[in-house]
Amino acid sequence: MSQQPEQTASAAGGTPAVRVRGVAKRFPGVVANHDVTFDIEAGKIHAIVGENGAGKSTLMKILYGVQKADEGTLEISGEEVVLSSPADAIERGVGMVFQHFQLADNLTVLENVVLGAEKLHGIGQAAREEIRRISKAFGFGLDPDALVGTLGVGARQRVEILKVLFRGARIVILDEPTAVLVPQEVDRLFANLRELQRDGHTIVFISHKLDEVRAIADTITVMRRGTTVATVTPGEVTSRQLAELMVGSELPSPETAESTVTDRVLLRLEGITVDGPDARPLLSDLDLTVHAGEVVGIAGVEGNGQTELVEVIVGMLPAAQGRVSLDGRDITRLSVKDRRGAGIGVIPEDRHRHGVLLDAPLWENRVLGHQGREPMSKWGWINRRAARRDAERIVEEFDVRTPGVETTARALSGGNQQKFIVGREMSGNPVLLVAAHPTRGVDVGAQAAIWDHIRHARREGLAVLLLSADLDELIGLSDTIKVILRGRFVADYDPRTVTAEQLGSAMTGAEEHA
Ligand SMILES: Nc1ncnc2c1ncn2[C@@H]1O[C@H](COP(=O)(O)OP(=O)(O)OP(=O)(O)O)[C@@H](O)[C@H]1O
Repeated sequence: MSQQPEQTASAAGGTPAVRVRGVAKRFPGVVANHDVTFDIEAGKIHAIVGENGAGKSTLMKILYGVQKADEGTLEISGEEVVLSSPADAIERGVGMVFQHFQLADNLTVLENVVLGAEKLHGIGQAAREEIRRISKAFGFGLDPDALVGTLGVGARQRVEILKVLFRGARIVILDEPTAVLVPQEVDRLFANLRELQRDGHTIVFISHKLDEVRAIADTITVMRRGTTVATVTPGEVTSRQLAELMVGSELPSPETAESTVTDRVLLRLEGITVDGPDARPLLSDLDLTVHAGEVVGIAGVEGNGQTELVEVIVGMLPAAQGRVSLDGRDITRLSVKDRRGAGIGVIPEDRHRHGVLLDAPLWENRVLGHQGREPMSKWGWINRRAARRDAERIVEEFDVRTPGVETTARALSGGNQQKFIVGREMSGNPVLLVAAHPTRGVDVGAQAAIWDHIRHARREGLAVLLLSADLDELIGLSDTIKVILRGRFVADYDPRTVTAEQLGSAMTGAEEHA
């Protein structure tokens, strides 16, 4: 195990694809990167791991010209560069695929890929041929004329990768590429990445899934508190040792949970149907019960009705038919606010849209969605002191890494924002917690903490509806798992016996019934 990253490159010889020396980046009150020194060998798959807020995204943004380093140097293929924009990075052969896809559904693969790069190939036959060539060379299986809106998550991601290859990227950076994929798609992505590698591309990717990292990466760089602390090969470390390098101490062992399911039904959906823009309903005749002390997990490929399911429960989307009851009370016609008041807590899927006000300080975010509830407010007035105090409690209890509660949400890393929302939604004694991807983008330490909080909630007699793309998380936390496909529940599984592969098959419709 090398604590001095320089050794990796010299041992391998050759000019590294990327050489980072002494890079530092500061934001007001925060050192996001300091003394970052490591090499990315050409033609290798190189993973970057680290806790939330360790500085991974900042470093990748520096490599892609989105952020500029305050100190240090960057070399690409042996040449020192200063990247002032993504266009600069692309010119140097560096491409980046973000976690949130930036594709237009109503355009074709060809149009999406060419958009903004028309100068390179035009938008005609030559571009179509080039896309076919790239798609074939790396096993992407993409039809240039397919409408992006008709593609699944895995295929969309391949369009994003194709986009950067089309622009000539030889170094491809991926930000948590597997977070949204089912296991079968992860396998396919890895096969694609290996093809890219065979062709001489260098792949750099951030991930929180340490088993996957060990399966695919040639080299792993660990970041901790803004700096690179080790560069290792998968053979040298177990996932646990890797996690311990990330946090700098030993991790507690996960506990196994006894069943706490009671007879009391806290959430009941009866015949819920939500109409879609075309003839096909978004949700179709859904029945669901969640008891006090029970975690019901929902597995599904993104876009099969999960978002609508959450929205119908929290009151953001009206059902065309059917009934929603909370603890025996019909809440179908209640507003979002009244449903919150009745005891629904929500960890939203899209935290930027529904979870946080990015430019507001954390203490104001503490009040968000909880206005009108004590102790934060009394007789319509926001009690700032109480909000600050409670925000501080959440920061402490949920280990949110921030200089303080006056800091804006924007200045927190993604995982730390998520921890703050989880803390907020667990406050105020909800009877039902709807958790959509509660640990998406959070590191292993924070993940373990959030899992503990969900288990604790369950022990306390809450009903928990858990939606997650992380099948191990669903299996580890749920009392029962339902698979949603095209707006219907198509199978129920016992998490004690089901495998991630079985769930994956049911989710893609390969196996419609359990
Ligand atoms: N634009 C910004 N303004 C202020 N602070 C920032 C900004 N971007 C990042 N930071 C801070 O820099 C530190 C590193 O954040 P970064 O997003 O790089 O971490 P990360 O390792 O990618 O985390 P995660 O796994 O949670 O995405 C964090 O403390 C974060 O709060």
